[in-house]
Amino acid sequence: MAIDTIWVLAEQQDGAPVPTALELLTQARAMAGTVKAVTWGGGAEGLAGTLGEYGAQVVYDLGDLGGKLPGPLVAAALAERVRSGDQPDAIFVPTTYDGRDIAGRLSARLDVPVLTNVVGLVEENGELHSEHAVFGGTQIVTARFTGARPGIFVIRAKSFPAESAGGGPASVETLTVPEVGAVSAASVQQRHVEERSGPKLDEADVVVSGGRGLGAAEHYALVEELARLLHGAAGASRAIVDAGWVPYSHQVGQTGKTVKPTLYIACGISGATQHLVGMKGAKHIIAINKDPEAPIFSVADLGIVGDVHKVLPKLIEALKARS
Ligand SMILES: Cc1cc2nc3c(=O)[nH]c(=O)nc-3n(C[C@H](O)[C@H](O)[C@H](O)COP(=O)(O)OP(=O)(O)OC[C@H]3O[C@@H](n4cnc5c(N)ncnc54)[C@H](O)[C@@H]3O)c2cc1C
Repeated sequence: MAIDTIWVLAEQQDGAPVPTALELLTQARAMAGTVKAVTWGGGAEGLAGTLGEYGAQVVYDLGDLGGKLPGPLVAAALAERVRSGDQPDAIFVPTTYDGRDIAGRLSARLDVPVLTNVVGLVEENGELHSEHAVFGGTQIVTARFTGARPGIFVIRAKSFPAESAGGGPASVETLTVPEVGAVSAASVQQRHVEERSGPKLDEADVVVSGGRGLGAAEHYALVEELARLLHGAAGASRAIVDAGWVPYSHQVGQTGKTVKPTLYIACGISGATQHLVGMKGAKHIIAINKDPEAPIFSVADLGIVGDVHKVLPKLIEALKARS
């Protein structure tokens, strides 16, 4: 393998690596001889099994950060490690809030650029070429680092599948977190976990989304009910998020979440480019819209020209009759 070492930031949530970290480990192990995961927040020994299974040989553990924001501390620890001579060819970072914070700070500390919004990676002659979706996902541009390593790639969720390699647990090595002074003064005081009963929107196998065509906030209940019956998650267009019908966490699209379910059902959504970019990677798309010319039909596998207020209750009734 022409690429020697890749580090993957393996952020954790509720005691498990975030799904994107497993996707990035899967990709890293296909490209490099050595893959190391970097984690923080405590419990690294407990994560080593899963991280090893997906391709990490080593876990760099920064330990419990005492409630401090990870950005400054993780970036400082990794920069110190790189400067000490332990230099990977690339660092893969999931596109999460903390991932982006760490990538920016690490880029500044190491004086190397960072490539963001990566949706694909290929290796050519020992170099990584990253693919980026631009112009609302209508074009893919390719980029590569020409200067000093490591190349920092901030990669979008669902860009690669997460596949277990069946390997044993990774060995855990403790990294020292340096003193960074006032820059690490901010700490997390409280976490708000939004209530939800089904799967997470960006991990769901079925997503049912509603748009302005629903006509009123209370009609979103139809979307939620259909999603529940299909064991899926409920999403939304920005129009109804901006209207205050549903929280921002439901938004699918350029400025919301990117979803890649097996089935996406768009209800009363026109199909603006900024919406399509967040969902057109779905395996199957069903669109319900009363306008036969709506752009959403251009990406739909099955188009239903009809009124959501008539179609959705019928669908719900039929599913209830089957269960
Ligand atoms: C910088 C930027 C970022 C953006 N980011 C996002 C983003 O992340 N996600 C996003 O979604 N949008 C985003 N937008 C907004 C986007 O351009 C559209 O305005 C938005 O997606 C439209 O939402 P909509 O389809 O619900 O509403 P509309 O465009 O108003 O479409 C409503 C649709 O419902 C249909 N309809 C009406 N009544 C019925 C009925 N009874 N039954 C069936 N169909 C019916 C209509 O025919 C129409 O096609 C962004 C815009 C900008 C400028």
